[in-house]
Amino acid sequence: MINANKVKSIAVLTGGGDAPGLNAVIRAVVRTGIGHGLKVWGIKNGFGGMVENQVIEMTDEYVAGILPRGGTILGTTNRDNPFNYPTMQGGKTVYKDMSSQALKNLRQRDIEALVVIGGDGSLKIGSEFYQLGFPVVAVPKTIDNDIPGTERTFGFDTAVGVAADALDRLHTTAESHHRVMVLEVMGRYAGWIALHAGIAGGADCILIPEIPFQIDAIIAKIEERQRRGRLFSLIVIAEGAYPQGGEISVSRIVEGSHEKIRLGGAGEKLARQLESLTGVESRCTVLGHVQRGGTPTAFDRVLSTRYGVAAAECLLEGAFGNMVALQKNEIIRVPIVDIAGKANNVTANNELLKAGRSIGICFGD
Ligand SMILES: Nc1ncnc2c1ncn2[C@@H]1O[C@H](COP(=O)(O)OP(=O)(O)O)[C@@H](O)[C@H]1O
Ligand SMILES: O=P(O)(O)OC[C@H]1O[C@](O)(COP(=O)(O)O)[C@@H](O)[C@@H]1O
Ligand SMILES: [Mg+2]
Repeated sequence: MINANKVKSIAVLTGGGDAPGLNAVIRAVVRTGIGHGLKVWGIKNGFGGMVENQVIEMTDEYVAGILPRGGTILGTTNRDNPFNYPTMQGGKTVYKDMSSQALKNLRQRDIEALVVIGGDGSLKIGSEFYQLGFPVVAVPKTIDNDIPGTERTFGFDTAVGVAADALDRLHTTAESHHRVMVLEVMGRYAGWIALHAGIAGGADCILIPEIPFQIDAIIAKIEERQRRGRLFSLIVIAEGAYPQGGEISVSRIVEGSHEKIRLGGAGEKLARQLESLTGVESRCTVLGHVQRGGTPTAFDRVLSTRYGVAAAECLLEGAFGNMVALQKNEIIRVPIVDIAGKANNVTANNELLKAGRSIGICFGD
């Protein structure tokens, strides 16, 4: 039943790393909300904007033309957490619980419920606000596809498309120069992008964080190809992949971020090692934020729109505390508390992983 609990005013925010499709979700929430007579507000710059009172009213005009645009018109951050928020005291940064201030900023505008569009970190914060009694509904965002309870997060399809396109391009130059080409893709602790892009782009080896690799297995694959006259090889490596008995590659530390480490360097390390051990010239390409930017695929636009509509409907029906999710191509609702703090990783019996093994792809084990 629509608007059973008479919510009249809602807000939407985007949190964590951006992902293609964020604007499509915002547009769907705003249009559905306004269509049902709600006042819809936008919180700028993620949870930081909730503490800093950066709130604007959203209109149909405000969201016009944003469907195919990458990024988020609201801005985002992967640092701020209202429950542990940086404040300046006597020239020093002191972390304080600013959650009451954040809620006060919403209540002073009569905002009664919040749509959080974010990844694992934002969902954790959203679930904490919900547990404090504030109505929250979540939409699963991340190019990494590592949120449990849903078969897809929006943004993933676009990132996979970009990575597969990069592999196609690397294929021709690898073949011409008889080289090993390593493509490093994102995916902190989950290898979904590497797995899907590697299958789509015809990689010879796919290295993911869930399967620590052995360099000898990769060399064996390269040499087996050489014996068949295939003098080049394509390797996709997730940024979080690491050798058996070795460590993940950290590129930088981001102070103020809950998860301070940023990954990077695994691909370059591997390319150098392979070149020195096999004598085959090797190069590494790091895709980085190219995977996160730009226009979403049609699939992501459709999924984002479905998620945005479903999230607004949850608020209208008073079905708070849920994340909208995709299961068997249907949009369902999953309690946020059931998924907050949990991960969704590639498992040994994953169908696509097994398909990859069947067609001879080496997973480094
Ligand atoms: N396990 C956690 N517990 C509490 N807060 C977290 C946790 N992980 C991240 N955060 C906070 O959530 C925010 C968003 O997290 P982040 O991982 O960057 O993005 P995402 O929402 O995409 O997962 C960050 O500002 C961070 O402070
Ligand atoms: O943009 P930053 O701070 O360099 O963070 C990079 C990380 O963000 C991501 O792109 C997306 O992660 P989230 O969806 O959890 O924000 C990861 O794949 C990557 O490891
Ligand atoms: Mg995260």
